[in-house]
Amino acid sequence: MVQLRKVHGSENHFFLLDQTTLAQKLTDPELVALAQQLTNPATGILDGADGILVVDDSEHDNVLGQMRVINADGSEASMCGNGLRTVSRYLSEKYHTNQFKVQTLTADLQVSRQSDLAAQVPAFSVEISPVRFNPEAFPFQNLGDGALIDTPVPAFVSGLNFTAIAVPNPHLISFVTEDGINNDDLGNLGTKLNQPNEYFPDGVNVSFAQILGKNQLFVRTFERGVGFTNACGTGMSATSLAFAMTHANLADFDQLITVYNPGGMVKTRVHQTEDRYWIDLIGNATETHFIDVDEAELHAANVTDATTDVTETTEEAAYLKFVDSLPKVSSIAVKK
Ligand SMILES: N[C@@H](CCC[C@H](N)C(=O)O)C(=O)O
Repeated sequence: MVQLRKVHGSENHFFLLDQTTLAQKLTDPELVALAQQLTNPATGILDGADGILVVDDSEHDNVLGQMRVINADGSEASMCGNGLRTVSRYLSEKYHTNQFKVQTLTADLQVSRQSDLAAQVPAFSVEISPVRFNPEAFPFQNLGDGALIDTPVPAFVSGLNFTAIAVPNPHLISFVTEDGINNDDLGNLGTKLNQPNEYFPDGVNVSFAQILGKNQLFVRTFERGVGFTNACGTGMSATSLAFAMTHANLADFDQLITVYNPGGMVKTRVHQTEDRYWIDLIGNATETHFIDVDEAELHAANVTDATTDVTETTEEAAYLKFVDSLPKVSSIAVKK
């Protein structure tokens, strides 16, 4: 028997698999098949998830472990902010340390345990970087000659300005009114840019943000490889950077920004030095279920109610109590 965990950051749900606990690690095709089977509510368990987080050892010096992110559709993401918080918690408890680095696809990132957000709501801060604006980093095309920053793109949505930031996974951001958060524009644009299209050949995560006040945002994201999500950590981080870059009177570098999302709330802090930007993403790292399963079922992508033994923790009730204590800033319902 091996143990999977169901985890979430701001209700952005994942299954966490530690390859080091297996007799034989899953191959890449097996990971793709497992992500597609397990995260699909119709074929998997526990209402599915937005992806799987694959933990492994790192061969890099001074790095505690490695995280890979497989989206629900089987595509691999270079980064996942909400997922990295839960992987940080897992590694922190496995190795009994509170501050360390985690290897991701393109960078070794600094993470640290923070004060709990509330009773039984553990929190971690994770570094979101490297930050890129050049079209090759996404890639994107047919959107002018260089970076896309606070620019009208009528072909996307008329009347809105867009900013493209890779952190390093690709994000497209627009600041909108409350109606813009609620209407069909985000779903339509996210769907269009994540099918074969002339702008983002590898797809893009699309976030619409409503400015609530000084250093305060509400962010809703349509994720590449997933669709609407309760929260996207890298999306909220990229949006916070776009906020500080394009609304200097309303957002501060190096200060905490509160980012509400359909699944709860995180804090971000955006930094700029002469040669780089980076963002701290701070939020919950919640473990909702432990799932015992035979290793053979993982290799066969056959993780079902019949092949698993599931134990629920008490952390979701604690998290929902924490969310209940937050100001109600949006009517967008949490996706189950
Ligand atoms: N939800 C994640 C981002 C996951 C990856 C994304 N779908 C992509 O393909 O880039 C987050 O919390 O950052």
